[in-house]
Amino acid sequence: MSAHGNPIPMISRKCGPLKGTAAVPGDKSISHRALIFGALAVGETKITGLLEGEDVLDTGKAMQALGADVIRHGEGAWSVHGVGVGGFSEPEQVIDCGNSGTGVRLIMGLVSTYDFATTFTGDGSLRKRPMARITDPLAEFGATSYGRSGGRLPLTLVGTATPVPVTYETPMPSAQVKTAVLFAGLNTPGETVVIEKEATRDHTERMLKGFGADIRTETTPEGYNKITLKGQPELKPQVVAVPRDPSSAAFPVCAALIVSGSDILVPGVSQNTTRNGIYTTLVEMGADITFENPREEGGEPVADLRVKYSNLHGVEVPPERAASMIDEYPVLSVVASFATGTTTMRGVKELRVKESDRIDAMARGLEACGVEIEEDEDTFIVHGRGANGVKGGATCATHIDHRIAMSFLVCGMASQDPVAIDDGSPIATSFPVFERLMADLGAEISRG
Ligand SMILES: O=C(O)C1=C[C@@H](OP(=O)(O)O)[C@@H](O)[C@H](O)C1
Ligand SMILES: C=C(OP(=O)(O)O)C(=O)O
Repeated sequence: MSAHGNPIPMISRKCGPLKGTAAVPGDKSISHRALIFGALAVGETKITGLLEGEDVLDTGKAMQALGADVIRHGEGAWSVHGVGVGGFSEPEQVIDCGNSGTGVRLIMGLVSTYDFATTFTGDGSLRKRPMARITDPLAEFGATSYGRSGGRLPLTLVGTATPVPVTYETPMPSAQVKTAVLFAGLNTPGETVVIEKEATRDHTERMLKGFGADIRTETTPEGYNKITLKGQPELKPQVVAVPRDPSSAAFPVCAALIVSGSDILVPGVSQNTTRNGIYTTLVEMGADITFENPREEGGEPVADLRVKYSNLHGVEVPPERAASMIDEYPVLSVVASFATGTTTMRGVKELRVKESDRIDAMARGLEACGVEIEEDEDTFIVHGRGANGVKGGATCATHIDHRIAMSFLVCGMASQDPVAIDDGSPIATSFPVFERLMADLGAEISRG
């Protein structure tokens, strides 16, 4: 497999109690969308708290390549001069989305209803990921795609000059698929409709409304979400304050729960019900988390989390919760290893098509650390070894996957022997300050 960059081997050792405040960076999903909606609005959108991870920076470059002006003013402070819906021009270069499934899939939706061709590529992880889930619905609008076998990158998408509106039921719970269809609908006359059986993160709908689009969500008699978007809106530039990322927050939270004596504060964690499944699950496992100072930040409900080391027990995670915590299963499987009893995660097959096959990556690494695992295509079961029962002492393969890398580093903070990873470089895609933030809390992570 071709690498993401120069590999950075890392090692994490058992540490003393974690203490202090973990102010994690901006939300990745909202950051991608802030740049994209800024590019689609007429005039200047101002953004604060933008996540400056590689994934988001690649989306910024893509918006620039499509004709928007994307400018950095200082840490997290950016502005985008947008070209308006319908105003993109054909990029002169291949769009390289690096490691980012969100970036490539959302941008494919965007360009599919323009009279030009766009070629996409990505790193060794992204080039393995399925794109037919995006190009299939885009074909219904009239776009054509030429990818490698299985619809994989590099892929050229030839947009249509005469898009027709589509009603599309997403075959899997995926905010990326939902959003790609809605983005195709933005430059299409008439109403585009997406039906999703299970709710997925709703940032696209919330932010589109905030930028002035005519979009509404109804519940069908079967209990599904039906999202209707009126095409060709004039989007108005906004001031966007990106809230902190609940998926990044899960790493210090989970670390504090398993490192004896820890007591940390994690400010501004989203309580959006399409994102907070991990916190519900941790509380069910017996986690000592208090949700202080509930309020709204950047249009999202948030709270400050006080998290203390806890005696945890295994739980059954209901499959209908999966979409609201899809990126958090790797670190949950680490926490489950330090709990007593069994944690069963069902309905999780989407984990197999993320940056890596996350069930396989976590299962093999945890087994090497002395944890018993069971799995099938859609199920991941961890037999917990209790607070001090995880041996560690392994070098785990991260497969160009930031969440796998950070999860095993969290594991090493509480296991008997250190846990090493072969490559921590992908951490910079979503959480570039992870090492410093965890060190400030008291973690002992070193390179080499
Ligand atoms: O829309 C988004 O911003 C995202 C959607 C999720 O992917 P899927 O839609 O493929 O589940 C998630 O895993 C990803 O990190 C971000
Ligand atoms: C799945 C993830 O991201 P993406 O699909 O954007 O690569 C993630 O961040 O865990």
